[in-house]
Amino acid sequence: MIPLYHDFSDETVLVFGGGPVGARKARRFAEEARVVVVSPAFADRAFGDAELVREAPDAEGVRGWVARVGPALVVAATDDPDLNAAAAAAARAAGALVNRADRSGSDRDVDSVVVPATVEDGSVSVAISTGGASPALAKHLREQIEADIADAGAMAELTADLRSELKTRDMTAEERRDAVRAVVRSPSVWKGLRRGESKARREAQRVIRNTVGGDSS
Ligand SMILES: C[C@@]1(CC(=O)O)C2=NC(=C\c3[nH]c(c(CCC(=O)O)c3CC(=O)O)Cc3[nH]c(c(CC(=O)O)c3CCC(=O)O)/C=C3\N/C(=C\2)[C@@H](CCC(=O)O)[C@]3(C)CC(=O)O)/[C@H]1CCC(=O)O
Ligand SMILES: NC(=O)c1ccc[n+]([C@@H]2O[C@H](COP(=O)([O-])OP(=O)(O)OC[C@H]3O[C@@H](n4cnc5c(N)ncnc54)[C@H](O)[C@@H]3O)[C@@H](O)[C@H]2O)c1
Repeated sequence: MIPLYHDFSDETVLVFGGGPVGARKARRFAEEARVVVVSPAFADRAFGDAELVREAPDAEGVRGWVARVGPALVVAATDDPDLNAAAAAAARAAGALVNRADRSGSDRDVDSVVVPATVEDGSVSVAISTGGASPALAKHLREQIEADIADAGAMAELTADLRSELKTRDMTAEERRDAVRAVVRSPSVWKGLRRGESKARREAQRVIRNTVGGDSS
């Protein structure tokens, strides 16, 4: 499996099954996509701002929903494996991605996608999968990594600005790469980020001067 990041803005995600798993997937995807959840019953959980449709479709009904909604991704999260298989088949026939909540490891359909545990800080995101072997481990690692990437979003913004600034200066691509690498590796810049943007920026300029010399202000 190869992880990719998919932009779901302006796309629809269709979820079958309103249990705790369907709710978790709906919340996650509703951060970005339009989400429709079809299920005869809904768990007492948050579904983000997903549209909830109370219905228990059969295989034919599932095909109808896929045709009407035109989803980019279909999530099969019912407790009925045959219905989940029908949802996966309908998605595939319509060229949509498939995520089955009831399959992992060697059971997983070869062309399906897995939803990883994710940690985000600004534009930085880390996705963790165990290849379906242990979702509980993926969640545990996510909780540990949360602390590691604190301030990474601010570091990404700072170095994006520095890259643009450095591009206007008379320096080679290699010098620029070394300067930006020195900034992201500098404990004093990370420490500066915790004390505010201007402090970090000053520290970064100092690191760049030490790396490539000359005035970088
Ligand atoms: C990461 C996360 C994202 C999300 O779903 O949002 C996610 N599962 C999470 C939690 C979690 N899931 C389960 C437990 C109980 C402990 C355990 O069993 O480990 C816990 C932990 C908990 O709840 O504490 C049970 C479980 N999960 C699957 C099955 C079916 C099976 O194994 O066949 C069963 C057994 C059902 C049963 O038989 O009882 C299947 C999948 N779950 C996946 C993702 C995909 C593989 C990810 C990977 O590669 O690691 C995959 C394959 C499909 C998919 O859903 O995409 C989310 C953490 C979110 C977070 O907090 O960060
Ligand atoms: N991916 C994961 O992290 C994870 C975790 C636990 C369980 N699971 C698997 O995912 C499945 C769902 O987990 P859950 O805890 O939400 O189960 P659940 O049994 O609480 O919920 C299943 C939902 O599917 C609905 N449903 C039943 N028939 C339907 C139909 N024809 N169309 C649409 N919806 C229908 C039910 O009304 C219910 O809301 C489990 O059966 C299990 O195999 C996955």
